Amino acid sequence: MSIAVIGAGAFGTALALSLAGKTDVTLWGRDTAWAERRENPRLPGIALPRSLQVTDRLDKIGARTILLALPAQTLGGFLADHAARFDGRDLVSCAKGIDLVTLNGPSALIAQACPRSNVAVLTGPSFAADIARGLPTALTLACADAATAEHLQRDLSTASLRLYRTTDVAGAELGGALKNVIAIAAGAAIGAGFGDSARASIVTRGFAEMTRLAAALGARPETLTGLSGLGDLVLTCTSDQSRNFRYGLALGAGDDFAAGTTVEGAATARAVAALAPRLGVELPISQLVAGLAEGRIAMEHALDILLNRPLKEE
Ligand SMILES: NC(=O)C1=CN([C@@H]2O[C@H](COP(=O)(O)OP(=O)(O)OC[C@H]3O[C@@H](n4cnc5c(N)ncnc54)[C@H](O)[C@@H]3O)[C@@H](O)[C@H]2O)C=CC1
Ligand SMILES: O=C(CO)COP(=O)(O)O
Repeated sequence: MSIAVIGAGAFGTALALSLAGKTDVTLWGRDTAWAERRENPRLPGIALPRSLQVTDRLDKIGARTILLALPAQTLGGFLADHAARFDGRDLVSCAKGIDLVTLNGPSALIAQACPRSNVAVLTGPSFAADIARGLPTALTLACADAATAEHLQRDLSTASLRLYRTTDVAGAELGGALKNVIAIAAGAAIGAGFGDSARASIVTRGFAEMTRLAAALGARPETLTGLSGLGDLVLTCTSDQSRNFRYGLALGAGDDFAAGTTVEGAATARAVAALAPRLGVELPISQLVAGLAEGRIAMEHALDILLNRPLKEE
């Protein structure tokens, strides 16, 4: 068995490192100048073993199983250029977002570009640094084809990475994408000084939004209560390790935020805001995050917008 990981950011590198203890792994990045030092600046302080092959040449990628760990908004462009190379192999999406151009999730983009491939999703509560350090982590592996789900679950589990499987690709993928939007709102509440009680309300009402939207897009509600939905929502809304949460903190506090940081929830909020009226679902927190991210709504009006909504049953 051999595995390739496309995308040498924090997550791709952490997954490649974890799997390299078990099998032959090649990590592809567009910029691998760091490879000789065996330390990726996106994952500082983590030494990469010599057994992990790092390349910037896609023609070196021969593995049957490919993990795609690029940011969601870059995946469409990457596939437009390179999909033919991968069609027919097992392709595992590791991105957590909704594409702003098509309003599709990464797995649908991949399936359209690579129609002969089995497409799976790897998602769930996991910071790249935790995986890279070998800390215990549980994830969800979703694939509509049950046999492929089983073999990918086996192939991608390691001593510290425990995978659960499901055939609900939409549910698993949407949980991972939508929790980033809610994490921005949770961060903004903390950054603005609204307190932990406000954060708990946002997490809970945000989870209701996630479940509503996912159901409207064909997901099974129980998938949202699993690792990929509730599990990742809890992690991301409560940890300073989360870039989405930290971006929210900065929005709430009126601080600058480091440009170039991958914050999937900002674009995904805008995608969700575009989907909501089409699907006839109300998503006030996500729509507020879209407005904040676009600069259409000022933070000082955010609370009024949420609190002045009509009173209703829970
Ligand atoms: N970092 C984490 O803890 C986790 C990240 N994820 C997901 O993994 C995905 C990737 O995130 P990270 O690795 O954290 O991001 P990152 O910001 O660490 O790295 C992104 C990488 O993608 C590369 N890249 C960007 N556009 C590209 C293109 N057009 N072609 C080739 N390479 C390109 C960049 O050079 C960089 O190496 C996101 O969807 C994120 O939500 C999922 C779980 C955990
Ligand atoms: O997806 C993640 C944890 O499961 C990583 O979250 P951030 O992208 O917010 O850092």
